[in-house]
Amino acid sequence: MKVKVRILDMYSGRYSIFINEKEAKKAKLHPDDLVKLEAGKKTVYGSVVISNLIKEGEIGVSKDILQLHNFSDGEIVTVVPGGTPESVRYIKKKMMGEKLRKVEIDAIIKDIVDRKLRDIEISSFVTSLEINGLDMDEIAALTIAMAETGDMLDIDRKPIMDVHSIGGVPGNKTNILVVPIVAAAGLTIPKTSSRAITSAAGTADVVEVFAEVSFSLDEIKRIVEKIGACLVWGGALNLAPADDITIKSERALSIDPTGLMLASIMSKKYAMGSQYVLIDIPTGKGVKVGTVDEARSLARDFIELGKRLGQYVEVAITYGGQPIGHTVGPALEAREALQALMTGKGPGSLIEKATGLAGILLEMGGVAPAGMGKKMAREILESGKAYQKMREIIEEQGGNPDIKPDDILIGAKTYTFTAPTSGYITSIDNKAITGIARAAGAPEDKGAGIELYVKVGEKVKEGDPLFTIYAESEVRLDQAIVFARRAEPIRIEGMVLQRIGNI
Ligand SMILES: O=P(O)(O)OC[C@H]1O[C@H](OP(=O)(O)O)[C@H](O)[C@@H]1O
Ligand SMILES: Nc1ccnc(=O)[nH]1
Repeated sequence: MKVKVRILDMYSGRYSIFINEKEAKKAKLHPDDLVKLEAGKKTVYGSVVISNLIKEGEIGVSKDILQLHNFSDGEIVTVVPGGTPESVRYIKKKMMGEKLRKVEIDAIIKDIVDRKLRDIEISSFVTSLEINGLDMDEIAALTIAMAETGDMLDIDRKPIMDVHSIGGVPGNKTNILVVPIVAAAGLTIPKTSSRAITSAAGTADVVEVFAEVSFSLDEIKRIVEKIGACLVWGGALNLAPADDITIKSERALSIDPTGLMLASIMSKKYAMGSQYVLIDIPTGKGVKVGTVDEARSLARDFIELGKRLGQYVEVAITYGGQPIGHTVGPALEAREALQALMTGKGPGSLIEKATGLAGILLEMGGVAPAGMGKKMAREILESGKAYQKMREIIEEQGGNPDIKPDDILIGAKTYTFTAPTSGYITSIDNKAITGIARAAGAPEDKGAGIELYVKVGEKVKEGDPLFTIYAESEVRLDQAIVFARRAEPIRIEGMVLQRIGNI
């Protein structure tokens, strides 16, 4: 079918092709069918939306499609049914629990990147990985396929260090301190981050509060070769492009299948050319990894995968039993991270974790003697050298290097929960904290989130403030309050936990 293109001034978050009802009937096309647009040598895939707002002889393309190819209004293109990609059969193999061959994994990832697979098929693939998992051969094939379907960066400044958390713990702004500490020591660390997957703020969401995070590979190469570091969003680059597409499904389902997580992280590290990689595995109740034994098993997988990719990997198993620092949510976390960099001081959990991870990287990079890395990292932080490096990163990434924590806007709608009884804080529920912050609007609403006034082990009196919810609208604040009342994220107990009698 040859038709004229009409550019529609709209984004739908999907690759939609709008077709007139009569045209669709003639072409035997139905809603959500896959279609292929052919314009010269360029082929683009999209999903059918039937609409009589579009005339016969035309098709409407949303601005999402223009991200794939810059069609011009009035251009003549050919539309043909896209059929069902062979990779759908391979997804069903994994749904049945079968092992996938490399060629099948390559086909799935290529069809994801070429947008030949629709949201429903991608979500089915992600769900099948959650249920049936992947072995190391499949994970290695997936990692390389994800990296090689995108661009690869070649940075001259060697050695190239990298750090990445598997995430899952609220308030994990740690690497926003680690990166400038390591770079201030003269090492090269081109950090890529994803946006939130299961948390209320991914590192890319937090950094975006005070700097740009979307850059081309050439821009990143320029920044990193100039100042030795960056803090950017992996999804903006054509780095492992399948990663950000599958993350959208993970975020919707709030899951992060282990095999896909390994490939998601290491494909970005591989594409960046990172030679020495430190992986942070937060461990504890309410995060992705519950026990140290599980963490050690996952650590072995990361190290094995690194060997297959030619990368040296070390793993830090870190405490993840409660939020890191006192803030959860992009703007609140940005404030806390900036304050810690400016003063060298901050919540013990944040400073301890950041200097611990940075210290390991300084030792891996050969600039600190064995066992002295953490001390060196703390000196770099407390001396202000890390803050100076962060100013360089912010400036090179288009932000205001003079930004102060109070310049960062946070939600104006607030509500504070207080202690219903006196006692000791015996637990803070990570998942509940994340749920409250997301109900308040994070990470999409940058100013939404939570500020904690207590941590596990501290003593409170009845009426003491426990946490404040921040939101950018009354509606979101009310939703978060209802969620918090139901979830009761903070447990307060006395020394007498229970009284048992007459049983
Ligand atoms: O906590 P959730 O959202 O599941 O995981 C996603 C977060 O974990 C990683 O953190 P970092 O970039 O290494 O600091 C990702 O980049 C992302 O920010
Ligand atoms: N699945 C993932 C978890 C954390 N970071 C990533 O980039 N991907």
